[in-house]
Amino acid sequence: MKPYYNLDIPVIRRVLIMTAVPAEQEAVQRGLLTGPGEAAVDVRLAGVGSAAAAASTARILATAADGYDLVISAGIGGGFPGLAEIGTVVVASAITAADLGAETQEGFSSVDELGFGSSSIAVQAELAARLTGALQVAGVPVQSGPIVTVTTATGTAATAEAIAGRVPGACAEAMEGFGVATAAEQAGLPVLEIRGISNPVGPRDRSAWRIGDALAALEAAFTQLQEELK
Ligand SMILES: O=C(O)c1cccc(C(=O)CC[C@H]2O[C@@H](n3cnc4c(=O)[nH]cnc43)[C@H](O)[C@@H]2O)c1
Repeated sequence: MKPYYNLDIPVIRRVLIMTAVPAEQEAVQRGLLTGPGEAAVDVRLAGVGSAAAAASTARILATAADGYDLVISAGIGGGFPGLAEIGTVVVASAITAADLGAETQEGFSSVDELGFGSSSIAVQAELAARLTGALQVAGVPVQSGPIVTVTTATGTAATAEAIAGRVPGACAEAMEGFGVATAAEQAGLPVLEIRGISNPVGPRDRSAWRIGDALAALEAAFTQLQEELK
């Protein structure tokens, strides 16, 4: 197996991709099926939510016989209106827990402000930029920006506005990224998050979710990632 070399990107021989549910896992696998890649890739189930995602990612990393060089949180997600539309791809520029902190009389305080650590984890920036550029060249609509992780999916305009205020430039919202990224960070591994957008972040309207479009976008993103890892 030929390793992937770039001065700014670590050698990537084995990749672990975590999705919340089987439909997302299958979309990622379809994307990877389009051609032989050089990296060995495992697509595993994380469960829904940051806690399940952190625990399952940590367990898989701890018991992997050959280890991994890169961890990816992947699936569908909500897109912030005007920044990430339904059926597009968002590649995270940072992975931020948007509701990890405390409410105060003055408003929300993050764990950073409370002095309990960081609510944001950096991604492997060179690979994220390279993937974003490759998707653009391939004609896949893509945005790069912070993806927020929430415990409760946003269902009102007020919460969407509050999160956008807390995390400037937030493009997308999902429920597992920070958990997967925490496990990767503690294992000393680089991380990415990639989302296909299924719905707008805002007033809840489940009938407006376009899961097929989001899964198709996710599939396209992983076809391209496979090319980038050659
Ligand atoms: O019903 C289906 O066929 C189906 C297929 C694939 C995925 C689902 C999910 O409901 C996945 C839940 C998963 O999606 C993320 N997500 C999507 N939109 C949002 C959002 O607006 N806010 C937060 N999370 C969102 C999240 O990561 C969930 O784990 C259903």
